[in-house]
Amino acid sequence: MRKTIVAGNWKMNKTNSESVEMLTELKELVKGMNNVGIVLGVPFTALSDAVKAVEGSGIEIAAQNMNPNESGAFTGEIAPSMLTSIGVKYVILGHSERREYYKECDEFINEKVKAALKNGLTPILCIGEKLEDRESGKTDEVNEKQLRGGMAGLTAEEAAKVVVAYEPVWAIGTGKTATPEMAQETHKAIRNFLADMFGAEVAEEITIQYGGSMKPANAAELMGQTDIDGGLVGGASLEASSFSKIVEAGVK
Ligand SMILES: O=C(CO)COP(=O)(O)O
Repeated sequence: MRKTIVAGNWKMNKTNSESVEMLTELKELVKGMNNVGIVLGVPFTALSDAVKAVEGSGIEIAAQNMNPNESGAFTGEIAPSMLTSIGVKYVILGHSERREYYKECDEFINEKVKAALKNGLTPILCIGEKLEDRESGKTDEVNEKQLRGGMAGLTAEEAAKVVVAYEPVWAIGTGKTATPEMAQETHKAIRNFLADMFGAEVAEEITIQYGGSMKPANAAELMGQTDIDGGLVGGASLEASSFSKIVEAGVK
């Protein structure tokens, strides 16, 4: 059975000490909440202490980006081994903010997905349509393109290790959530594309998270949908109390 994973994406928020403080609080609040993966995507500067702060709790730490190269002249970048060497287990890749502000394309994201897998990191591959795509009936087309682009060249075995996060761009940070029915419909379409790419059995195993204004008030209904296997939470992951309520909503 596929795993429900609730991940937080702090984006460009929290200093190192603020990160440790929140995680120390969270650790207590989610004690005993088994059956659900808990992941926090923290800024690079807080990764090392974040890993130490959650030790023994079952919470895993994610980076929010990564360079696909092993090392070299890439000023300002972070290599996969730099993450694994300090105990980071996940990496968020292809977030719509990186696609939009840093012009990341599917090919580059695909290189990162491959590099993550090669290094034993679980990639959380973000895909999602913009408002104009949805309004012009292109939702499935856009998601299929980003999915096929991001996962190009993977074997079925590798694909099974990827977590997909469906984040409709119009729902990010806007307070506008896709209705559970709308999200389910798109998640189902994404799973069908995965089945076409890697076979139905593998598609059934892949965790597909929903992201975009997920809050304690709507999390249970969203994650209660057949093809929604957790969440990628922005704003509501910054406070331990709200994030732990979302994790609780994901406990099966
Ligand atoms: O972008 C997101 C997570 O990656 C979602 O952000 P919000 O939950 O703040 O809408």
